[in-house]
Amino acid sequence: MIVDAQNLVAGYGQRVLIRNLSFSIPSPAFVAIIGHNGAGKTTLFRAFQGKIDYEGQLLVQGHNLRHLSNPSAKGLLAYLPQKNTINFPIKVHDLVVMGLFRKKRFFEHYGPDDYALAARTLEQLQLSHLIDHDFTTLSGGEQQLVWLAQLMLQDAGINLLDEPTQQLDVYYKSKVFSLLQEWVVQSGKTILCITHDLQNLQSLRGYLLNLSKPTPVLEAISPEAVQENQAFLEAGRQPAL
Ligand SMILES: Nc1ncnc2c1ncn2[C@@H]1O[C@H](COP(=O)(O)OP(=O)(O)OP(=O)(O)O)[C@@H](O)[C@H]1O
Repeated sequence: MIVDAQNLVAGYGQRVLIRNLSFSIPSPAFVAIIGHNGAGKTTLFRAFQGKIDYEGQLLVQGHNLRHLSNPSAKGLLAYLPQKNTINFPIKVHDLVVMGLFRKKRFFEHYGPDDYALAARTLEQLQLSHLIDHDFTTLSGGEQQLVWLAQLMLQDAGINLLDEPTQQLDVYYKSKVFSLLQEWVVQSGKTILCITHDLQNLQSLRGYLLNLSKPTPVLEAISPEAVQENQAFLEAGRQPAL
């Protein structure tokens, strides 16, 4: 199993947001995590990162996350947060190349091969024109794409993406989803992607996990499944049990 969540229970104090959630991803896949605002999507990612206490088990590639120190340094997990800010000037390629941190020793410099890899990833995202720009001067959407390039360079097996297309225009939303799909198929990556962009999912292969449903399960993506989930979310929230 690439990811195996068993009887997961998580929340904050008395407030339980994830109730007895179980799901298994047997092979590399794209999984869209959907649900209303406040349904617990980011909370699920916090459990994966060991940032909150939880009951149950989370296994990634056979490792119990509870007993694993620093899974990102081991290349198991990478995380792209919803918001990531930087308030000092840094060139785009200098930020992207840092995605290679786990292949470097402390204080080891990034060399021409590292920068070439960063440049290729930026090219894939059609961002070559920004390579020398100061990151802090980019638009919100451009910054989001640069963080995505950095995450891709981390080359982790399982990637947790929290609304990676939130600030993107319609062209880039569709481009990023196709790129993520390609990444799964060609590089064997598994992607758990929190998103509210349901319409962009229709043509993808993978799964939906709707955390607003009373008993969330992995559902294969199809236009019908996306429409059913869209209608479910549009109908409003279920009262908490
Ligand atoms: N540290 C915390 N302490 C207490 N409550 C919290 C904490 N962090 C989040 N919450 C609450 O838990 C609920 C779920 O938050 P979470 O961020 O998981 O939602 P989400 O499904 O990712 O929502 P969105 O789609 O709006 O990003 C929210 O109501 C939030 O206010």
